[in-house]
Amino acid sequence: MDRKYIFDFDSTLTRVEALDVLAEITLKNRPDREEVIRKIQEITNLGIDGDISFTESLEQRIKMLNAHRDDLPELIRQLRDKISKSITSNKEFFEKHADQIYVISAGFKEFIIPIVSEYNIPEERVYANTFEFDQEGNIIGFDASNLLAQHNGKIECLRSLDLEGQLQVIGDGYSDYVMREAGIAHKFFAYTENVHRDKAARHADHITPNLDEFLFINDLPRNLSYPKNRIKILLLENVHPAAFENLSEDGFTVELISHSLPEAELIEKIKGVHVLGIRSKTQVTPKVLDAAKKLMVVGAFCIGTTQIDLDYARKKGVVVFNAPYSNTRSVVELALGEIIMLMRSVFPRSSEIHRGIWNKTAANSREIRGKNLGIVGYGNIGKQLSVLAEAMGMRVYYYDIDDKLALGNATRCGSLEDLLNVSDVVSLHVDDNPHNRNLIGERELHQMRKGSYLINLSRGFVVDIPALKAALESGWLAGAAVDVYPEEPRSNGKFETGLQGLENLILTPHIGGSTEEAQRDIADFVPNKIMDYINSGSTVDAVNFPNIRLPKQQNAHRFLHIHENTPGIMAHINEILAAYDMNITGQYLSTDSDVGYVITDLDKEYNKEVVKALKAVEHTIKFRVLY
Ligand SMILES: NC(=O)C1=CN([C@@H]2O[C@H](COP(=O)(O)OP(=O)(O)OC[C@H]3O[C@@H](n4cnc5c(N)ncnc54)[C@H](O)[C@@H]3O)[C@@H](O)[C@H]2O)C=CC1
Ligand SMILES: O=C(O)C(=O)COP(=O)(O)O
Repeated sequence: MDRKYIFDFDSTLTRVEALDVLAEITLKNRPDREEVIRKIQEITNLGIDGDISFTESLEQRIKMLNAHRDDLPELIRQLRDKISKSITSNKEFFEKHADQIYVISAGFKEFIIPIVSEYNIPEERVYANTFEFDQEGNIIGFDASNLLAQHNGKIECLRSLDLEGQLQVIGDGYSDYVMREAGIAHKFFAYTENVHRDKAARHADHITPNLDEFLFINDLPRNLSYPKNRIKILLLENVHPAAFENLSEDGFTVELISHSLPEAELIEKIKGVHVLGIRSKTQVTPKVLDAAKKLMVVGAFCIGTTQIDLDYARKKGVVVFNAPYSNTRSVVELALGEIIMLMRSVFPRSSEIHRGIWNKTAANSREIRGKNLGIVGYGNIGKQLSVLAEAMGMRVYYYDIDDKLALGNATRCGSLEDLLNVSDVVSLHVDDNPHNRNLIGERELHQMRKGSYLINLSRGFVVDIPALKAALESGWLAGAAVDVYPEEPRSNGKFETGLQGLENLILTPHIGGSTEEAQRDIADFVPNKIMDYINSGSTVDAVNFPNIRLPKQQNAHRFLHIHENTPGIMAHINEILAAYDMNITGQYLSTDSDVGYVITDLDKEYNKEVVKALKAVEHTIKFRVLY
């Protein structure tokens, strides 16, 4: 179809309004600069939204600008650095469709022409105003006879061009939309990459958050296979706002929900979602994964991942990432603090004084120095606790089902019972494997020393709660700290546990990893993994998927093929690539027992039918093309 593309300039091709930039330059040394610039911006917006006559807006602004011909080179230099991001990255479109592209702008040719000529748009297809100068070169006005200096001048300008074919207008303002309203243009795309103007967006045939989306809708040459704004990310459970910022900044469409969703609601919500972000509460079950037809990645913004059916996700081609170290230190610091609080009976003394009782006593108050700390689970958290506790003078014992190197002077115990027998404080840091259910029950509690303490910052199901309650009530344990519970609520509010009201028992609402530092770190770590996977296919550090670190593809298309790992499938894929005479520049493969992940980089020119053929390969789970 013969089409013509009519672009606005300010805030569409560039990120800014050029006259605002000019004001910054010319008013540099004026004390009332901020005030004048604010006024100019106000007038600009009134003009763009059609709230005052455009000629009036132009006149007022030029007067306030106080500009000179010699300011223009600096303006052009600055505008060059302020081309819209997705315009810069899609130069190819401007090269291949040069003959169909026009600029109609109420800005000025003096700065538009030099900028757009670099995008193959010649002077004769730029329709804009021109400045008037006095003899000294001061800008004193504009050519008022130009159609574009008049209210709704774009309508008359486009009409007078008498262009053939379908006319598509791309702009951020209502003054661009009017060409469509007047029936001269056929489509109006509200361009919101730099500014979202409600009045324009409300009337648009399409809202296009960047040029990628516009090119995608029109099936035009583009730099990105799939516009990122079409990738929907759902972040649950109050993940740190920086995660939202990181992902939105990269162009994705992100929705935040502060709590976790129950299965039925998640099944509904996940249907159009490509990336799901959760913390420890949200259960990603097979039913959820079956409903998640578009899901590519789950990001666990925490350490634990058993809330996700990892095997099922893998079989569905859904890659899972977590943040294995971001909150380690936070948990360790809380454990250490609690050891001290428990051994000094700080909480009973504190609640007494809150009730008006002064009870200065050394009874049941001991230093941690020289006491035996038993760590169950000598992983990242357990080891870090080992180092810090030892630095504070504790004697560290540990028990792990795997062979683990003892750090510092820590002593390895051959069995859980040995560890429980020897410890003054036992701190649990096993992983969230379901086999650890009731790891500490009545028997184990009685294997602990009388008068010792228990800390559980791992998972609620690891400790038998009624047995713990009994051990505290009978005085067998002198105290405990519990951060995690077999059943935890989905959002903040009411909560009950059988442990409430017991003496020398610290209860916290699963906040071991909830520090600003940890959450901030997670908000960088997990989004980076997600973006790496979506943007390049890399699965480094995925917890349920063959790990591949991929080089950046340069000037190539990348085929990402996830398949069931059955004999002969790679041969089949390569037969197809050979049959279509593909020029392969790189191929990477990683497999595990049931899933294979093969990435093929290709020269850009190829027969697009090959994509259909690859998708049709038996045992294919997911396939996508990336460029
Ligand atoms: N309270 C909170 O907010 C947080 C809780 N966590 C919990 O802490 C757990 C531990 O975290 P990391 O140290 O990073 O995990 P990790 O995987 O590095 O270490 C866990 C260790 O426990 C060992 N282990 C597992 N089962 C065992 C058993 N039955 N007996 C003895 N050792 C056993 C494993 O071999 C491993 O060495 C997480 O899985 C998570 O459940 C993690 C972060 C925050
Ligand atoms: O990291 C973990 O596994 C935790 O238990 C912390 O979970 P959260 O992010 O607080 O829901």
